[in-house]
Amino acid sequence: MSHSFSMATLLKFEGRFGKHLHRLFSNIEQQPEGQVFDLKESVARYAYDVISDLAFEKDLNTQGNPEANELPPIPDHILIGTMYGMVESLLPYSIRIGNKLPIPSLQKLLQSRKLLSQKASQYVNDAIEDHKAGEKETLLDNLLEAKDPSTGAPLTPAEVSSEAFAFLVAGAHTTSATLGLLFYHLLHNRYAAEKLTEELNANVPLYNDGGKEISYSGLESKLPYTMACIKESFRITPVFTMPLPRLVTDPNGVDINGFHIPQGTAVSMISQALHHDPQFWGGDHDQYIPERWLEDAISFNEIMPFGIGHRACIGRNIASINILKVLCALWRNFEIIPVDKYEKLEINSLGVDEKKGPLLCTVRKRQM
Ligand code: HEM
Repeated sequence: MSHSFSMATLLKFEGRFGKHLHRLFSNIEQQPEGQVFDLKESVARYAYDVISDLAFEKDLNTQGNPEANELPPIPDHILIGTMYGMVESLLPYSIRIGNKLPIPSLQKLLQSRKLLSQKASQYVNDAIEDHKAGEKETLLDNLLEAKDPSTGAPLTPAEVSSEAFAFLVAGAHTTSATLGLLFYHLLHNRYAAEKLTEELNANVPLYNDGGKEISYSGLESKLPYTMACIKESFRITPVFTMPLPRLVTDPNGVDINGFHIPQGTAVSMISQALHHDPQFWGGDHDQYIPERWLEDAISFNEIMPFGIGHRACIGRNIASINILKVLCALWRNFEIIPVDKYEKLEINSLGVDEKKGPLLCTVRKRQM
């Protein structure tokens, strides 16, 4: 299935990203000058719409109706998964017991999780009805056409539904939380903001100048400073901060840093610790400095916002396309002004981290 997530496959349906990006752009363009709005909420709606479109072929358009449409409770879903996952050996029991515990907040979480998964399987059933054999134009088409490599059997509707649901849960909140934090850093680091503006002005056309659809191909290599801004945001505030356990399978165990770890042990590395190791990043590891990626030619493999190895994030290319396209479209076309330019960053950590509270801004359209 991983070929469905390759850059080449994803770029074939780049128009799907473009449709939702255009709505994000228009919503922000329509903000009257000086009107305060929450940029974090705007990008969250974009991320939810684009990921659910990719996963279920459903245009939920939460961007189109911000008043009436509540964003679905994906963070609740992640929180409950993290709580249960903390003691994974107790999983079958904790689910059974959890369902019976008379704790209103837990029951509310479980209820919202149930509603979300019911909706997801409804969307998938609709898409299965509309799917034409051989069609491979979307992620869901690819799932419906996928075959088990050993048996040649297709995925069952329940398996398709659970995969598509996993894309939504794993993809929407991670993307929006990453974008929220990226914009926070840029809006609170004047030097980085100025250099980013310079690079984008020189390389990306304004929407008005015929650049409505920013094509992803070739964009990364034209924008080294922009890429450094994104990498530095991933480094300083990775959103996926849960431990990512791996089991030692070698019968002889492994030796890591002078410690012997026997077979059967679960070993975890937490991205936050790796990304803030002062021995590697230096005493200024808690400062947002995109230059460190350029001056020291550090490889992106030194950090692990998407995990590492066989179980690393399958949606990494989708995230990369979304983040770069959103940043280019908004930063190039609007001067974004934070309401509180001295706001201290606080993080909400519910398994997937995000900026606490809104990111209140005003915008002014750039003319050149
Ligand atoms: C900035 C956005 C994202 C971040 C930071 C992120 C991060 C991660 C991380 C750290 C993991 C665990 C990897 C490991 O265990 O080593 C993961 C797994 C996963 N991600 Fe993402 N992700 C993002 C976006 C997406 C998107 C857009 C999708 C799909 C549409 C997606 C789908 C998945 C799936 C299905 C898994 C489970 C893979 C497995 O267990 O084999 N992610 N992600």
